[in-house]
Amino acid sequence: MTAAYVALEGGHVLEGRGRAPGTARGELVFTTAYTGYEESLTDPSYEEQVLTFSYPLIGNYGVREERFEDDRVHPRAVLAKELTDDVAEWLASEGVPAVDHLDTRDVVTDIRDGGAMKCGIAVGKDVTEDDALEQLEACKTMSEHTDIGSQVSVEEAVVHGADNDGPDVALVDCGAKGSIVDSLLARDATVHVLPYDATAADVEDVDPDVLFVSNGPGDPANYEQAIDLVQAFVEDTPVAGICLGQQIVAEALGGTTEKMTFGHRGVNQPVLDLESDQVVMTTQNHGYTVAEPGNHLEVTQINVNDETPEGLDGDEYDIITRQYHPEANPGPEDTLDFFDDVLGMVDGQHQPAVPADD
Ligand SMILES: NC(=O)CC[C@H](N)C(=O)O
Repeated sequence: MTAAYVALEGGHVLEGRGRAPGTARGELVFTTAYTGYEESLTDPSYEEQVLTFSYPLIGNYGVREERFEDDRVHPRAVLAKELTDDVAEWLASEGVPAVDHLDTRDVVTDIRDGGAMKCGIAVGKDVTEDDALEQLEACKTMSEHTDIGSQVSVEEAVVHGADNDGPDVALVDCGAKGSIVDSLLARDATVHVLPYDATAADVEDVDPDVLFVSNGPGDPANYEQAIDLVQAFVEDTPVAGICLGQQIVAEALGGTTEKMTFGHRGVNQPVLDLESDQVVMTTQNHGYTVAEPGNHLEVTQINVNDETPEGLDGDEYDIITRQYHPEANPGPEDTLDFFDDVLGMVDGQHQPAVPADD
């Protein structure tokens, strides 16, 4: 059997079964998603993280490229109770170490108690505990990955749906999931995907109807260029954001973000819309949250479990952002109308948010 060690912050080392060889390090997080492992494993927001699946069997319906969110696996390593051969072979072919036969109930409890933490992984015939501890030693925090956008963004602008008749959307690619682009194309938009460090001049070249900031990995405070872009365009151009995008928009308008203890990762996070008083089920993957929304933004949706902001709307400018993933891959489709609302801003359909009653 291939040896496999997982060294947790604090020095405790777990032993499991090696399913894909290699060494790796990253921030240890968990997802409670019981389906959608292909989408999670190809979600760029997991860059520099080690993903633990709390659901005990991962891979039971195979691996199909049509469900990928990007062209590669993003977590640095994968932990599970049981991985099928299909998934283990896929991870091995991508050079991503994988460990199973772990008691993931313990791993998840450790993360819940201690928060998302650094970890080191070593998997292979001749590896030792020390190899995993060495990886742990070299592990950085997410905030220390100051240019993480460069690892997941397009290098050059790319246009999708050039012949579409709908609005022109400038999508600032901080690690965009493919289904965000697909959701906009399905509504006849032309999507101009721009690098995470695009300048105001790059956006002016597109002359977009909507400036849309994508999801992405790491600390929102490290995306200074995207924050500058929102500040430069928000007065004249409708602005939208998903996940990291919501955090960036809040920072741009004088708000603040903070690290959560272990974040929200799963496919059944309940969100309450404060205006309609309705709850929707959402897919989520984030470790930071908006603490203060900033000027001209109202919190219009909150997480039912912990009341963190899930949706922000502009009270003066046309702005709609969501902390969860309305594109719903994987996950319930309760919130796909977000994309209609975003494109509706172009026709002046956005209703300025009114402050919620306290
Ligand atoms: N999915 C995302 O966009 C994640 C946003 C950010 N990296 C966070 O962890 O909160």
